Amino acid sequence: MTGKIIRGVGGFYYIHPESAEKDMLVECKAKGIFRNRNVKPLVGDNVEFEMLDEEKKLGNIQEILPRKNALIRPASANVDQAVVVFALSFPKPNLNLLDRFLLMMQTQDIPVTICFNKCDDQKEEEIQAIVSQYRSCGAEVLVTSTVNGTGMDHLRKVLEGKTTVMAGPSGVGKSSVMNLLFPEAQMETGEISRKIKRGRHTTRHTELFCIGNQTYIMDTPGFTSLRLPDVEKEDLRHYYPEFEEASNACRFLGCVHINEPDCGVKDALEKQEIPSARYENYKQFYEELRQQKKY
Ligand SMILES: Nc1nc2c(ncn2[C@@H]2O[C@H](COP(=O)(O)OP(=O)(O)OP(=O)(O)O)[C@@H](O)[C@H]2O)c(=O)[nH]1
Ligand SMILES: [Zn+2]
Repeated sequence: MTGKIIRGVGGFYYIHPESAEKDMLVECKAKGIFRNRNVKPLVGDNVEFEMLDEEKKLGNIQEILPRKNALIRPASANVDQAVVVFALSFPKPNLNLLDRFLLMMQTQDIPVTICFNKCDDQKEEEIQAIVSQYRSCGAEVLVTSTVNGTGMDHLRKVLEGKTTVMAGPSGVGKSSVMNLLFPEAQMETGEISRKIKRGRHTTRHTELFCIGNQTYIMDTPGFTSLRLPDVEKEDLRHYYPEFEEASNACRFLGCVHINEPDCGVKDALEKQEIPSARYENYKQFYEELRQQKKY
């Protein structure tokens, strides 16, 4: 039989069998031959397993099917995309945190959709002031509200049929979004929220929730800070699609767009062709990476 690992705890893996009901889970150990090959099963892995006890739903993983990808953070396999939710109003959007998240996903080659939620209590100019910063960051940008339903159909389409890492600071509306989009998964999303809350004080395990046909959401604890991914400071600029065109005008080939003279990116910044908040965060990340390498 084939299925997907949705949770792994202490050497046990919980498998959702292909085309089984959403709630059906088989508890498996991994005694298969792949253990000799030094591969550790990950949440999100598609596996071949045998049922050992039909009644108690116990089984054994025999084979890990080829992975599309493997993420380090959150530790998982076969993730299609990430949706990161930030509130436009409260909690006030921390764009530095958002840029850290974008970078973390970009370095792992995971497409991101940014969901700016709670647009119902913001003025259009204020929404645009934030959204326009992200117009060419490489991520899709959605403006949503669970109060008046703005953007919800679009978000549903983004999620359907995919495995999505759902992330964002606490209180931005992640559970509300899930409850609105997948009301039949009400129980599970309530659980997501509870687990996130409990998770603040205990070790957490990555976990997938099946919310529809071939549709999985990975809950992640609401974050308040994010470490920068392990990139060379000179490579950081390559994760900013908004610099790409302007950097053709830089005098130096290796220009990192900070202190160099005749820098196309800084010129573009002055002309407001590059969003200033994105650039300021870039500079800060560059400095942070420089400091890290010193020690
Ligand atoms: N005005 C407004 N409030 C919202 C919206 N979506 C959620 N909220 C409110 O924001 C608060 C937090 O919502 P949750 O859905 O619990 O947020 P969360 O991201 O799941 O939070 P954690 O479970 O702490 O990670 C609740 O009081 C919601 O009613 C929205 O679109 N507009
Ligand atoms: Zn430059």
